[in-house]
Amino acid sequence: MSVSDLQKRLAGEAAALRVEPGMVVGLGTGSTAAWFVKALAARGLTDLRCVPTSEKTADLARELGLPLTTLEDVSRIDLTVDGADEVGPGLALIKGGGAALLREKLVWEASDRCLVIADAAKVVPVLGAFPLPIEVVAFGHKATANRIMDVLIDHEIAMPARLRQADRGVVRTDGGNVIYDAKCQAIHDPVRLADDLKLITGVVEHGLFLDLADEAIIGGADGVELLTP
Ligand SMILES: O=C[C@H](O)[C@H](O)[C@H](O)COP(=O)(O)O
Repeated sequence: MSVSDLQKRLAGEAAALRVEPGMVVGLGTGSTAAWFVKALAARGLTDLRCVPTSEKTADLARELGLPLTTLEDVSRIDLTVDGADEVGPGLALIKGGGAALLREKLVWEASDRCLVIADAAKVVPVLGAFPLPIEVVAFGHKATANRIMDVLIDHEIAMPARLRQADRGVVRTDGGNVIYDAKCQAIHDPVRLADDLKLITGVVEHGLFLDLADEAIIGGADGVELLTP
C-alpha cells in the first residue's frame, strides 16, 4: 500500500470511531471516504442509516451491508464524513475530483456535523493548485464555459477551465451534468470566487466547500492529526 493510501486509511478508520449507534451518517465519495465506509461497516453498529453522496459509494455501502437511505427520507444527518482534494486555512476545501461535488454539498449542508478526512499531502497553505471542479448543465455548456472564463479572468486566473474527459469521453456526473476543471494555481479570494461562479446561469455547483467542515482528521507519518477551523 502506498504512503498516501495508508494515511487515507488511518484517517478513515479514526473517523469511523466517531459514529455512534442510531446515527444518520453521510457517506462521502472517493478513495479516502471508501476507507471510512469499510471501517464503518466493520464496526457492525446497529440502527445506522446512511446517506451516500454518489452511486459509487452507494454500491460499496450496499455490498458491505450498510443500511442506506436518501436525503428525501431523513430530515437531518447527524454526521457526514468525506474526503477532500485540498484542505486549506480555516478548513476551506476543494472537492469534486471524483465528480460528486453536488450531491456531496447537498449532504454536507443537511448535516449537523461534517468531518473531513485526508492524507497529509492534501493540506495546503493556499487553495488552488488542485484544479477547481465546476459542475455545469450539459445544455449549452460551452457558452457557460465562456462565462466561467470571464469570471476567472476577473479573479486574475488566466487558464481556461477544461471540460473533464475520461477514456470513454466526456465525464457525466450522477446527475447527468458535465464538469469543467479550472486551473487556478492560487485562489486568493475563495468567498468572492464561490459567489461569482454561483451567479452564472448553467453553473450547478463548484468544488469550493467554505465554512462547512467542522473538523478534519489528517492521516500522517506519525498517526492522525486533528484540525479545526
Ligand atoms: O468528488 C469527489 C470528492 O469530492 C472526493 O471526496 C475528493 O475528490 C477526494 O477524493 P480522494 O479521497 O480519492 O482523494
